[in-house]
Amino acid sequence: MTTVIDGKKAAASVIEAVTKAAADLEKDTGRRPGLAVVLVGTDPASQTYVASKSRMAKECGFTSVQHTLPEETTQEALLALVAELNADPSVDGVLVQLPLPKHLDSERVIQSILPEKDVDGLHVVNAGKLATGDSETGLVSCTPAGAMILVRSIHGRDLSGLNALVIGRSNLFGKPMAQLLLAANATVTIGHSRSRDLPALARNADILVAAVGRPEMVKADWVKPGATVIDVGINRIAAPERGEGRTRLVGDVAFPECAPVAGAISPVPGGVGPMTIAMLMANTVIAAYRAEGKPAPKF
Ligand SMILES: Nc1nc(=O)c2c([nH]1)NC[C@@H]1CN(c3ccc(C(=O)N[C@@H](CCC(=O)O)C(=O)O)cc3)C=[N+]21
Repeated sequence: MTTVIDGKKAAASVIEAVTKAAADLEKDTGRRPGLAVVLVGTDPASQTYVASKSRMAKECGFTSVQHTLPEETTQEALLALVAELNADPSVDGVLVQLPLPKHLDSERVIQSILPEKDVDGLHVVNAGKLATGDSETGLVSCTPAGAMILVRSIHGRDLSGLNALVIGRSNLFGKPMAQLLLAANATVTIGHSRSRDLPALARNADILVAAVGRPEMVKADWVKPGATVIDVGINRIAAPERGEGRTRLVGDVAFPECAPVAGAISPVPGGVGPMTIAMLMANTVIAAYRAEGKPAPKF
């Protein structure tokens, strides 16, 4: 029988450990972990995500501040806010919600966050530490870190001898995911839009990770029988069967046809998504422990 990987349950157990670590830190130092989330503009999906991040931070016992800036915010004003948060000792983690409005240079904004407060793991220092194997002082990007916990729930920590294919090569996900799989001894291939015969590469994968942003692109005949399939896509598509104008979420994997072939598969929703938010909380508590000069918990 195929295992449907329960991301909500895995996320709840990370959140429980984070909450305990936060309470321990407060007992020890009198200080709570602090997360600052910055949202520019009024994109409804971003508003929903930011609200759930702020809510989850409070549930974990963090101090949580949300900065909502108007669409027409200037680059200078945004950089000034990040500088203020960098300098604020009550703030351990700074997250600038992406995508930013087009007139802003998101790369410059992200790189202006102090690496030790970069709970998204997107600063070049953190990307470099991941690539060179420094997990003691770096922060790992939340979505790959969360996807990796789901992989570990099936295969354990050592992926020796297993072939992994990551479809997608973004700095946000594909590249760090490949690094994490490699660090766990998997044999890693990164596939993308210019790859020759993605389905053939996929059929060779014991661990297939899809992060392309194309609804239900991965079909049943891409999946090696018994493989672990991790779906990182979040696509909102029309769902006329639910009524006029209704939508539903699907991943990058055609779940109904792939599930019977896979050994284990993560659904959308309820798979990687909830893990992303849980790992953001984990990174924030890790940053807070380090800021207090204490050995950080591991998740
Ligand atoms: N700086 C930055 N960091 C991010 O980590 C970041 C970002 N910007 N911009 C947008 C994406 C998207 N993202 C998600 C987080 C949780 C769910 C999640 O919990 N999804 C639920 C369902 C949500 C729903 O129903 O709409 C699930 O998959 O079960 C989804 C997507 C974080 N992102």
